[in-house]
Amino acid sequence: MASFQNIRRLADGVFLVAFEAAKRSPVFEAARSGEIETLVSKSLNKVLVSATDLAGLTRGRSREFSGPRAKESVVFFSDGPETNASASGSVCEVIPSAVITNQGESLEFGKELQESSGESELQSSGGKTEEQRVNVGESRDLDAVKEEKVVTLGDLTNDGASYEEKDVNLVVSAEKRVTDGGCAEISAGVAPVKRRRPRERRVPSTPFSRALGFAGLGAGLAWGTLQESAKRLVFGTPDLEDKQSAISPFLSEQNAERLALALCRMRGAALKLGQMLSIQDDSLVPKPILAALDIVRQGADVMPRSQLNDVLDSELGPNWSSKLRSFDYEPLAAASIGQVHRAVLKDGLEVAMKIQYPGVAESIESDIENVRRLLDYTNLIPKGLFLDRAIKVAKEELARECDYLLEAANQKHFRELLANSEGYYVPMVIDDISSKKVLTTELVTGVPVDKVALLDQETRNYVGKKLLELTLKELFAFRFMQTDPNWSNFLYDEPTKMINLIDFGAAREYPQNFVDDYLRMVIACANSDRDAVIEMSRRLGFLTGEESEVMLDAHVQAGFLVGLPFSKSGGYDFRSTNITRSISDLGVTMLKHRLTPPPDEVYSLHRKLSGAFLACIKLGAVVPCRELLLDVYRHYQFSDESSQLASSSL
Ligand SMILES: Nc1ncnc2c1ncn2[C@@H]1O[C@H](COP(=O)(O)OP(=O)(O)OP(=O)(O)O)[C@@H](O)[C@H]1O
Repeated sequence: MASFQNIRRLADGVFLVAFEAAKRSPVFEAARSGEIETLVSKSLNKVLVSATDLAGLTRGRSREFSGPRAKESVVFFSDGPETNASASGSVCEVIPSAVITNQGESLEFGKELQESSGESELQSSGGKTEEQRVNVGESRDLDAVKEEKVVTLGDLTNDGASYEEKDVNLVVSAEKRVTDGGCAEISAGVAPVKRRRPRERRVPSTPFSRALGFAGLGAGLAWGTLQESAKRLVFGTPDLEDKQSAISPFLSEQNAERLALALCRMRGAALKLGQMLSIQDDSLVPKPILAALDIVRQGADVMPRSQLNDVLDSELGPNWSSKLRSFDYEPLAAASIGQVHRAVLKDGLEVAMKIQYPGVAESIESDIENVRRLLDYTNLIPKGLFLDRAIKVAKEELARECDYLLEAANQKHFRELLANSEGYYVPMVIDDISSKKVLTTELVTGVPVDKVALLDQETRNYVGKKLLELTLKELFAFRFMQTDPNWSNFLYDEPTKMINLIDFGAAREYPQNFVDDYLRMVIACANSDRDAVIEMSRRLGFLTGEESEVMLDAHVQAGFLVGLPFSKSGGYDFRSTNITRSISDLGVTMLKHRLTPPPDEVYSLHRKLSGAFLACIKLGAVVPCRELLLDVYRHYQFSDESSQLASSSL
């Protein structure tokens, strides 16, 4: 019965999304004013392709290839008169694409990933010459490689799922270490990870095509739920470890993958939300969704060359290539709101050019509303999250992230702030090849945090310590914080022991009085001081003062749990407890009894703080948290006299 209710709810959701899309669409406006022919000829094809594609009802193949995929990707520009690579094609030389690393994964575009033991590399995403890149598979500087094998969804689920098995392009990857003698061995007990080969697809760039994408996704999810419900009727509910998945046929593995692939195609705000969720642990997000979001975290689909050139031409002018020696059309990474390409400046400096997908900045509002509608109708979000406030904050943050000029300013500011801090490096911004939708920065090397987890304990402890130290510094020393804890925003460069920092789109300042009280609260949590936690929580706006004892207890316990790593000197072992799981258990009570949403500053701050903790947990690091906090505290200047409040208890 519950299954049928879920299906009905989904069907309602799909209808609503489609209805909204129709209401807002300029194309339908045109139709209303009589331009039916234009409507049909211009839209029908795209509509059908997008909707069925996103619904997972048609084959997930690239639709924009005009012929066989070109293998050439690096375009060299002449030093002579200004050239325009996109329009005139005045290209000096074209070389075949090398194996390109993308956030630690080796991707050879236009070719299926094969059994590739040793070919793929935990090599960083930057800083190599062309010759070096070609040889990237041979280098072993991080003593670890990945083994990848193409599999179909059927292989993975082993249930003969009908969902376009061969076209999903997922590969299973098992972590593999190189032993001292140079022989590789697969780590025992490492669960296979689904990987996805990027597809080249146009970004749906008009509000109509985007809204339609969501409607298509809704239809696909409804279909998936129907299939799962039917399966459960016949074979019974599977005995699943994950409680939520056992209850809801919506949370099937197929639906989760459908969601992930649609987000990769849509890109923009919806994908960003998915990426944010993907770094949570399974105590907060149902397991199948988390597994699918892990695919999302690996990167989006790739926009085709024509769409890319349109953005470059309109943002930098048709002569943009005159400032470059070369430009690599194969992206280094396809992120949520932009695609990153390697290029070389005239003076030989290697740079990363982040190029924003067209239409995503303009569609933040509608994308998030569409996601909200899907969430509402699938009933996935528990009541009490004060979603409206969270959504308002997310919209504002995303709008800021789409302004690359703002990101450039943030990056330069961080570069100054961290200039004298050992162990961190912020790449330079290249102003004259940057604009609101193109950001060019110095290319840096390193492996993301989740890959550092494969390195030795000493390195993991070091990186964990540096990450936490940076987080505390940002909040309590700079009062200016990069609030996106995505693991690939911290690239650890083993030879120099540097953490290269990228992605400053989400950065914000915190007011002095907020930071004063927040520091007092952290210290109260570290010292398990109940009264001070409650007092500071009221001052910060977490509590109204009218809360029930149950709520106060849950709130204080959650605070103590967060304070646990800071409670004792001598290093906290993040392998010892699962803080996030314990907090999420308390969260259930807090959701029920919470009287007020958290203050606006807190959404991004807590995302960053929990990201830092999750990174340390992922690394299994032992970090001297209390010492780091005390060091920050010793140097802290409170703006008012009540600083004694905290200092007395230290
Ligand atoms: N300066 C750089 N040097 C090396 N690699 C870079 C650089 N800038 C970006 N990259 C690569 O591109 C990826 C995406 O870049 P970035 O995080 O800035 O984009 P984004 O749109 O903000 O992404 P996200 O979706 O992660 O928020 C990075 O994870 C990294 O692999």
